[in-house]
Amino acid sequence: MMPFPFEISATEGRARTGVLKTARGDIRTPAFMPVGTAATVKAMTVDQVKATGADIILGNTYHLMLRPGPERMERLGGLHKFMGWDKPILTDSGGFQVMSLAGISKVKEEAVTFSSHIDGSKHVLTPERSIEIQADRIGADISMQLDQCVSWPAERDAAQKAMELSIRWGARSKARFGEREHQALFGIQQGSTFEDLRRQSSDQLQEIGFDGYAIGGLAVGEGHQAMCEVLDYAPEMLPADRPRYLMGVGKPIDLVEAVWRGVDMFDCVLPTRAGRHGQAWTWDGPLNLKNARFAEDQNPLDPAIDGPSSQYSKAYLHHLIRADEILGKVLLSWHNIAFYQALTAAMRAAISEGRFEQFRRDFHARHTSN
Ligand SMILES: CN(C)CCSCc1cc(N)cc2c(=O)[nH]c(N)nc12
Repeated sequence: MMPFPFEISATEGRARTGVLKTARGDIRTPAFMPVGTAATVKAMTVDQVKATGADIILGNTYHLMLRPGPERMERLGGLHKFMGWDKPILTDSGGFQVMSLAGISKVKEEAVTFSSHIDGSKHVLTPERSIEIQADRIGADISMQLDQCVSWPAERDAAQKAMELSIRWGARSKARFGEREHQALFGIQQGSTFEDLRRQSSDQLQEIGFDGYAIGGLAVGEGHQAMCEVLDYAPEMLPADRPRYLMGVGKPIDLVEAVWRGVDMFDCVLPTRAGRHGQAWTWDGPLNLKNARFAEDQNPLDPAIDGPSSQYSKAYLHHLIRADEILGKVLLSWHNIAFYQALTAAMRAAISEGRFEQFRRDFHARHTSN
């Protein structure tokens, strides 16, 4: 029995728009999920995140298991109560962050062992422990299977071994998760840039059976073109009636091209991370507000974007970023998340009205990387 109905309301070519109905609220797709790694979307309050229109945010098992710790999180009532976010939360399973953040780590059939990047303490993560942390201690609405993502470029043999291990871990994740009425578990497709490996991964994930399916192993340095070449086939290897989540993606142009190819959900640290460093995303492309050309530019950042953060003058934002003021990080993070929500809302409307192809052409024409 599927806990979360996914209702597709319109399609245009391979693009879809719909609603994923969860116990804590509806997720309008295509959806962008702001990243709340350590129980906070960095530099933003939950009210600001909600004001942008975000229906769901992301958490990270790796960070939360190190601090405040899974059992403490449960004693504090779970992540929703802890951070005051009452809408859906998706958590990543931790393996990806172990490989990208932890100290010494070892991947074995049974488990991933690693030392904390915070204090060097030793930790063990099995598929079962990851699911226990996500679904039972944190209380995620959507949990991710534990997987192994190879870096790019990958040798075929390494990609095949990681994909096959991810399938076995997916089965163990599913066995530990069981059948739940108000929580969902997503599988993760691997296989790097090898079409036959991605096909094997997709077929075996569907035999196990998940509530949604992620496309993993991309946004690992392959670049936009190579990512699109994989997306020319990978999304449609996954069930059409379940959500497809492209992990760790991406720039605005990546979202447009991935939606065009059938992806429904996204997460990326870019809007908040770039915002903290002075980069603002607008319909005309990214602006580096540190640039001296903005020192006396009294125009608002992007009047087309709802919300207070987008109405401040570029001159003021330039000053705040140059002065390394906290408010600069707050306002640009807020604006960028608002822009990503405006972008996904515009794509949902375009697909509903059968004009997404034109939207895509206009976006490419206008959104130049200046
Ligand atoms: C904050 N976010 C970047 C964290 C969630 S997305 C992390 C993430 C990013 C990318 N690019 C690939 C993978 C992948 O293949 N598997 C998993 N489990 N996570 C991944």
